[in-house]
Amino acid sequence: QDEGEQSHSTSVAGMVKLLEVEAQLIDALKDYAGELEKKLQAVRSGIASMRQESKRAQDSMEGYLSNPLNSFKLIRRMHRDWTLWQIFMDEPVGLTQVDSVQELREQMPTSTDLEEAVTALDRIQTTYGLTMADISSGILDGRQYNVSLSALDTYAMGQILFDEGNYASAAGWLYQSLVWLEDKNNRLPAPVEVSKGEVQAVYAETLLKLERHADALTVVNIALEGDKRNDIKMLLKKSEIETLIRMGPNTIVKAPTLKSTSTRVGEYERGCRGLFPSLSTNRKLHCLYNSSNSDFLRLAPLKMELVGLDPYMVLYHDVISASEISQLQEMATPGLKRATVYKSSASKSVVVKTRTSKVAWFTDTFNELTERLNRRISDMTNFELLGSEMLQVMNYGLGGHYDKHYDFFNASSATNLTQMSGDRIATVLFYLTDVEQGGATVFPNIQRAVFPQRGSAIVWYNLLDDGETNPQTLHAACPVLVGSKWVCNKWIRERAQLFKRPCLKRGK
Ligand SMILES: O=C(O)CCC(=O)C(=O)O
Ligand SMILES: [Fe+2]
Repeated sequence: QDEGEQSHSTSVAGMVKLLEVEAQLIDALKDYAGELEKKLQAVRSGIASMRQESKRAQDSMEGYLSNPLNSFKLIRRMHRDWTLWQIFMDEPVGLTQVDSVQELREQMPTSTDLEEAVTALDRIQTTYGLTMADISSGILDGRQYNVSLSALDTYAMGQILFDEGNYASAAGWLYQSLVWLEDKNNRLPAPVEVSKGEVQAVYAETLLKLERHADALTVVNIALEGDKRNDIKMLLKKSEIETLIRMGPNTIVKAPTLKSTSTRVGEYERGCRGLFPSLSTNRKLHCLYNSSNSDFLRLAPLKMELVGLDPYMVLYHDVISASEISQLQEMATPGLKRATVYKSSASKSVVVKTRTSKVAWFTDTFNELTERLNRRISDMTNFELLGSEMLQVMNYGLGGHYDKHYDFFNASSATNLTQMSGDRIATVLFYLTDVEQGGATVFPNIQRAVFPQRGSAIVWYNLLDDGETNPQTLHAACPVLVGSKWVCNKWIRERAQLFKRPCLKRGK
């Protein structure tokens, strides 16, 4: 129903279903092969016995036909048997299996899913500054994995990025496709095969969009020596490019829109790549046991690390247990839905490209675990949770990220929602998993990056002491490079803190 609920690539846990569907598809194809084999068997054994008889006849045709029994059999065979053979040949094979595949279609990814997956891989490539060649051969940020992309994979990247107008990236993937197709060991099964000429045509078109006319001409010339020898479209393309080149660069009216493949490395990318100064080297900050926030903590102090003072930010270690984590994941998995972002102009939350993950929400009283976690959050933060938002359990998917944002609402668009409970005074973010590569929470304005560590939690204040929003809290979830990132967060609202932080004064 809702577009966001399917959205296969936006949660690793959600994609597990796809593997099950794929196994069913392979079973259907295997049954299809069985049906084909049965028919082929019947045909081959038919041929064998017919050949035997026809050989005998051909040795001495007249002698054969002078026997009435042979003549009778020939007439009968040709009239009856061959009618039946023709019907048999005409009968379609494996229609049941074709139907099974059709039935599975509704559980299969759509073109939107593929576009999202392409966008995600492109995001990984640009954020971490990886080369297409490395990614294609399974090297992700310096680590070799036992997987590589085929020419079909890289061609799909190129085609879809081309359609989206991202020519610089498209060119890189299309070039890689041609490298792959050059390799004779990379044979593709006939129905999905892609010809070199087809890729060359798209590649030449991409180079033209990038105004690399001479390169485009080279590609067209190579294509004309290969499978596109007599292709009229390719011949026309050649003369078109030659004209472009002859007219020279000054006749190109529009300024080159060359976007370099290596996008500018901003603070956000630096943070994602782990290039911010590490927390431990900052001498002013320190680790301590927090045993003062509440009576509970006096008995069971938590390991707390001060990360920053503006905004005030602390990192708790080992603050949620392995069994609590697996219970949260079990609770969340069946109900994961595409995460949304509150859009003030629409006064509602909507699915956006800038936040790709799936989430499940739990009320404070959902069960004993949510009650326990909420008590712990109160102990950690010394905040009252009345009127705060529900616990969110989130799982990120392929290249899953949450672009730079603030957790507080835009003060100018105060809605009923914000007015009732106030703004989001603080955020508590539990990391439920380690993430093999990528997936940091980055605060680009203060050069802080927190890499997920299973069992830890980060807490920061979104608002200043006087209740004003703090622009230094700008943050983002970097794309997950490798791993299944699970987090649990709590957005704490301000209103109930009246007696916890009585010094708040709203200057508005
Ligand atoms: O997952 C993360 O690292 C950050 C999530 C976040 O910023 C949010 O949910 O508001
Ligand atoms: Fe956030």
